[in-house]
Amino acid sequence: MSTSNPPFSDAERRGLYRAIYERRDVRSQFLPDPIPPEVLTRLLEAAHHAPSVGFMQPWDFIVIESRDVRETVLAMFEQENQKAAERFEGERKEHYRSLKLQGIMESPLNLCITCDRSRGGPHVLGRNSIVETDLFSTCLAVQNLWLAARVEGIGVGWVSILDQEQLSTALNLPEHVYPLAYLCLGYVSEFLDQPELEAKGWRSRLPLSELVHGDKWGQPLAGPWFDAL
Ligand SMILES: Cc1cc2c(cc1C)N(C[C@H](O)[C@H](O)[C@H](O)COP(=O)(O)O)c1[nH]c(=O)[nH]c(=O)c1N2
Repeated sequence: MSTSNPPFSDAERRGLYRAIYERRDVRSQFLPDPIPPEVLTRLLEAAHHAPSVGFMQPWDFIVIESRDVRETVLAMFEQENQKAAERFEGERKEHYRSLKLQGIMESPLNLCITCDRSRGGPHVLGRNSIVETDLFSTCLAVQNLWLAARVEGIGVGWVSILDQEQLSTALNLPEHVYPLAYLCLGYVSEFLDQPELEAKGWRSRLPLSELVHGDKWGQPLAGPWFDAL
């Protein structure tokens, strides 16, 4: 271990796990207070320090304040959300319709994190066999930002009920740039104790013990590993 990087203290370690467990997807609790530029810079730096295939760093960050752009995106959401509701029937459909699934106008800032699929040229180290690794890398940037936002007291909501092509057009993206994550950001009145979808009875967290397999899919995990779960 490098002497310039001492081990994490217990408090620091607890802080990281706390951020992981208490991070929430936020859409209903946004406050209008603006995010100071230095705070946004910290969030973007956190995102920019995510791992990326071949150190490709395929992300760009589109900081959206304009009400016009946000209204356009909201209209796109409404259209797609209508279609999504049609996938369900009866009570489930009514339940779906009752869920709030975006905070585009209430949040003071929207952020689109994109993936430039051509960055680094045609041969990116590590991306030869699995071409989607640029997208995976960009997801990690999103998660870094999400966790950093949590410790800053800022909520983040991911809105994916959007048509990718319409979104690309609205944001003037070049052909080779993919709009990976459309996010709503802002300080919040509260962070819920559990996912909003769980609190509203849509779906619960699965038990970890059902998701861990030994050696091959479907094989139970043996011995102390299993007991510890
Ligand atoms: C790729 C992706 C896409 C979306 C989401 C997440 C991710 C990872 N989530 C948030 C999602 O519902 C939420 O993460 C889970 O319900 C778990 O809640 P917590 O994030 O733990 O609060 C989300 N939420 C929402 O209200 N509208 C949406 O369109 C989406 N889309």
